[in-house]
Amino acid sequence: MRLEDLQDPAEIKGYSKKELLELSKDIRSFLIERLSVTGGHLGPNLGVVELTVALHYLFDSPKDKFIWDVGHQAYVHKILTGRANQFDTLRKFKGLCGFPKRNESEHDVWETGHSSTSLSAAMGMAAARDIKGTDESVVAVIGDGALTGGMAFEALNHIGHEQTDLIVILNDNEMSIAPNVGALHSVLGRLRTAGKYNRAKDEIESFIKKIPAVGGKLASTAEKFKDSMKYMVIPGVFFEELGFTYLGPVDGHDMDDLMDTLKYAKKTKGPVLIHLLTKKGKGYEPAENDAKGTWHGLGPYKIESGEVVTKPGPPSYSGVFAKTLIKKAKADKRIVGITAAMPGGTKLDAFGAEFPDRMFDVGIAEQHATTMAGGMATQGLKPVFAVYSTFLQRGYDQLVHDICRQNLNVVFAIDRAGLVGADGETHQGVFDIAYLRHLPNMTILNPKDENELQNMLHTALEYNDGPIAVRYPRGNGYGVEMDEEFKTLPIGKWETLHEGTDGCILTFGTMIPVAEEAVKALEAEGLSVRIVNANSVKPMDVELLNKLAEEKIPVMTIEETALQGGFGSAVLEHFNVYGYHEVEVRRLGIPDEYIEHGDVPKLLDEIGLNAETVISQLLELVPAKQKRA
Ligand SMILES: Cc1ncc(C[n+]2csc(CCOP(=O)(O)OP(=O)(O)O)c2C)c(N)n1
Ligand SMILES: CC(=O)[C@@H](O)[C@H](O)COP(=O)(O)O
Ligand SMILES: [Mg+2]
Repeated sequence: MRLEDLQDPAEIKGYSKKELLELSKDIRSFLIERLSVTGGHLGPNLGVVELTVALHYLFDSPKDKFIWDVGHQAYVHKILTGRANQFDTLRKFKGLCGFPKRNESEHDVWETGHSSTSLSAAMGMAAARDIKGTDESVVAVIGDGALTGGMAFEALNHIGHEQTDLIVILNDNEMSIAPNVGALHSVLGRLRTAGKYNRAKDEIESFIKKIPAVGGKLASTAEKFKDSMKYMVIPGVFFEELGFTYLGPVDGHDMDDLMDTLKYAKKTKGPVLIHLLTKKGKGYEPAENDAKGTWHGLGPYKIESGEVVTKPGPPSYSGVFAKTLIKKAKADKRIVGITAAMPGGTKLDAFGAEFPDRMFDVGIAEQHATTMAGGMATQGLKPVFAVYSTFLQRGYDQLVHDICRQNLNVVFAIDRAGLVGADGETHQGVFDIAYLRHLPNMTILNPKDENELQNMLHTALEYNDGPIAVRYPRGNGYGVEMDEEFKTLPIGKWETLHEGTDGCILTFGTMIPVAEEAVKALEAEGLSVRIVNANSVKPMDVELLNKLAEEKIPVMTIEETALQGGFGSAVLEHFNVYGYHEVEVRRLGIPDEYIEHGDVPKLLDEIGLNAETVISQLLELVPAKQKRA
């Protein structure tokens, strides 16, 4: 059968073991082939093929609930639930989402993207089931990386206490995006190498066979054998002590073992944790042998050679960040780097290679990373937490309570600021200005290009007056000339890039080229519009703003961030506070909605964050000013 013809997971329930294995093989080939064109999270999905097939074979989705932690490994689930025919649109605008999506299928019962939420969601669903008196199973699939996140521990603690019936499948492939880290990883390592499950199973089987009177019968009776699975329980392990029945370790690519264990878990009262051992990238050599995390999530690649298709281009912002940090750290021993499981994405791995003792990968623990940076700052270090804008959302209270309140010298290198594209709603880095701007003591900088980034990072590392964030986008710079010597930039002073008298655009970062395009077109219409690089988002350039108001120049703000609470709002607040109630202000930015997945230029067009809108808005704005004059 073609995978595209599979409409309902119930269709595989009548499959023989051989057919289930063939199905798994077909799914692997499908993933390798389709993702070579679209890109996507290949490694994580190749690792859960048998697991997902077994889950859909044994449980009844959507009645039974599957919750996929992070959700980047839900492609197989999508294939089995009637969406194989949409894979050519994967992560494209209006196409199949790369994560579970409730409006995409009734089988997607919980949306994810950020890690470590699955156990809490599962507990919520199981509690609701028990209150309603229904009987569905609730199954959370969480990776060893996601298990390092604080939320997962909070949920384990609560579930173990409540003794709620639910199944946690711990998919242990020893990898986060990069190799997994932490003491828990060592705990899992000890369980992994204990090999208890297989040995216990073999022992039980041979033991039963040796019982003369009933032995043969027992061993051949599957139901009875399943009961003997209770011997797999290893007393005293970490999860047992938290109140879970621990089953494992189980070979996650062995269909028989998987089926036996899942059947047993389904019958077991109280919370069960199945410790599954899998291989990330299973079935595709380049992905299996990937120690760096390249095949975790990637763009198109060549199947035969395993070559990842890359376009030559200017250096990436992350790369410039890392290079600058290394250069600065050579001269300043106080500088330390922190990542929350994103050494590759943030390029902090390069810093770690130079300064292994000054680099901390804390696991998926943004809250801990933030507060730990604060602790370091109190002791005179210069911590730099390199973190994606979207993931720093996790550290909000720590920013408010620990960092800003104590006015600690921590540098936040906020990567993936702005729209990120294919990952979509859960990953767009559009809220950080709004969640940072209102915090007392916080400074926020945003470079217009990679050269300004290196100078800004230098400035931030020289700054000793409290927390400072430098935010920059995903992807490459423009190939601008790089200063040989770093320059210290004046904080709170903006840069006029283009003179003009009829109107003024205040903008920063990725929106500067948009402003430039618009202003050029407007010049042809006889309008003279100023462009200001408002690179110091907080503090703003008070003098410049007041001068604009005095000159009665209409102002347009453009930002690739949420309008609510964003930079434009700050400009409005400024004029309000200073009593300039007559200034005409238009704001362009991300509207009050979640922005879905797709190519960034396409998304920007969709929300009108482009030169066309700037032109039409300015044409409206400027005559209004002229009329008043
Ligand atoms: C809060 C948060 N921080 C960081 C990430 C980035 N991230 C996505 S997947 C991943 C690794 C997950 O590892 P694991 O759970 O073991 O899954 P695997 O990819 O190994 O299957 C990380 C760090 C995220 N999604 N959410
Ligand atoms: C699922 C997840 O959170 C990461 O894998 C993310 O997709 C990485 O994004 P970048 O490609 O921007 O590093
Ligand atoms: Mg993992």
